Amino acid sequence: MYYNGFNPDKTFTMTATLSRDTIVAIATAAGRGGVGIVRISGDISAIGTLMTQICGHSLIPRQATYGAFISDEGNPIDHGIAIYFNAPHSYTGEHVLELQGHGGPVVMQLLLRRCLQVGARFNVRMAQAGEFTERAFLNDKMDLAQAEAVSDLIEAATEAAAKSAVKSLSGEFSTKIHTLVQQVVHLRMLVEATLDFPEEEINFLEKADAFGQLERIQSQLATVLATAKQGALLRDGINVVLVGQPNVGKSSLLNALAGQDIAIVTAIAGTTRDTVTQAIQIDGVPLNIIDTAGLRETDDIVEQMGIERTWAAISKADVVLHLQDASQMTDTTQMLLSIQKQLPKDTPVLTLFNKVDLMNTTQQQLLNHDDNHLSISAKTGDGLAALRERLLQIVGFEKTQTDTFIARERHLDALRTADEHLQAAYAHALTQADALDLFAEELRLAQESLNLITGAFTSDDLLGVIFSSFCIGK
Ligand SMILES: Nc1nc2c(c(=O)[nH]1)N(C=O)[C@@H](CNc1ccc(C(=O)N[C@@H](CCC(=O)O)C(=O)O)cc1)CN2
Ligand SMILES: Nc1nc2c(ncn2[C@@H]2O[C@H](COP(=O)(O)OP(=O)(O)OP(=O)(O)O)[C@@H](O)[C@H]2O)c(=O)[nH]1
Ligand SMILES: [Mg+2]
Repeated sequence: MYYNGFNPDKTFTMTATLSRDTIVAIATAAGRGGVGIVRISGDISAIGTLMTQICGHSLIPRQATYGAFISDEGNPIDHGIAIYFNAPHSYTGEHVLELQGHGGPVVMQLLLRRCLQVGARFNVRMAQAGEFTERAFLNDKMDLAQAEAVSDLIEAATEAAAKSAVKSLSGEFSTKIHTLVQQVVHLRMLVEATLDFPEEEINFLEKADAFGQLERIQSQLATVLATAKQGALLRDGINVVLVGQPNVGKSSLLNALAGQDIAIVTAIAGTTRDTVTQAIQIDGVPLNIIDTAGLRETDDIVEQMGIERTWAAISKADVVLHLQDASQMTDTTQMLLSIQKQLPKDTPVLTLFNKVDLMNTTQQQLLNHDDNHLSISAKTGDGLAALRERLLQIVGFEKTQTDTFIARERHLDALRTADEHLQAAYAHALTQADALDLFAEELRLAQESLNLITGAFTSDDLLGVIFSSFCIGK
């Protein structure tokens, strides 16, 4: 029972609109494969006609049927499996027809064209990126965090990332958000009820244990945010840029970390010109290791262009590894300052003393060793395990937290904003015990922010941004 027609679930109206066109796309990856699928979703009249025209007969829902896919001239384009999913029992929640043929690009194009041709009088059109999944979302087959997880699963760069994407796809992340929202709603209800009876306002906070409730929500939100941060690391990975003077061993380190001979290594200073990027993983966290041209003054035009690329890479770094040749130490203070200038404020820079294999133990002990300095040998592999550990530590990845769900920067923003509103609510309650309407408003804003994650409220703009990054056919 809500007071005054207050309905906590309807803080907003849904503005997203559902296109009713019937859409078609090749659902499988471009190129050659054993099987390729053309998928159609939409209106029953269009789908029904496609079935009879292309398969030659109508299909029993959800039953795989083998047969010819027939061209307009009555010849088989391919022999394959057709499946009809009747609405709402399909991926999109609409009527869906799948033509599963042989996975060649030409066969797939022919099938696609045939669908467009038969579907022309029903305005069947090519699907846009992510449009099948967008429909699944708009038809309440999944919420927004789950829809995003579909794309994150497909894009996953590591096994750990895929595992956590499946968790989000199954709704684990969404459930956590729902639990938080429910608790905020509960507290809002109590407050809104009290607002109707001003004489009780003063005692409300104590009676309802508002502070206790708020604290419990805040602590749960902190846990969800911490897990989401891990999930975002698994999804987005980190760009690690190797910089330093020529010949200090950047390319050697890239090769050592990749475990492959990827970049050219020579004793000639100025070997690397183009930036060389290699994807690796450390404990499931995807990393892009970016090897760059050594920084120095040079008249060589090609090398100068390479160095420009180094600066461009530095500006995109999440972590900078600054290498020095420990056996031939030079002053790099000036260079480090320029690098720092190029970096966003708190981008970590770790200095690596390379080639320690060329030094005796006493010399090695003289090297600075703190959180920002490590000794390594790209040649012998010495210190690389410590480097890997340190990299994970720098980006805040906790190996022990293996059971995380995948998340995006967008989700982290929403969680942080919700947290800020809860904090503001707390502050209002502390300072002005009689200003419950401000307290209530902050709770409403916290809920609004949490709702952005699951898409309980979404704008067309946000959906456009999210689904346009999907691949066509998804
Ligand atoms: N051939 C094929 N494989 C695929 C997909 C697809 O669309 N086609 N998927 C596309 O991403 C994924 C699977 N996702 C799917 C999700 C729901 C339904 C579905 O039919 N749902 C119905 C019935 C559910 C049930 O029987 O329990 C429903 O929700 O009502 C199908 C596929 C991966 N594999
Ligand atoms: N002894 C020893 N030699 C190393 C080590 N790392 C690199 N070298 C050698 O140092 C030289 C330069 O290595 P590179 O990896 O090409 O250096 P770089 O920093 O990529 O150089 P540029 O591409 O010119 O900027 C090569 O002869 C490597 O074999 C190391 O840890 N120990
Ligand atoms: Mg190099």
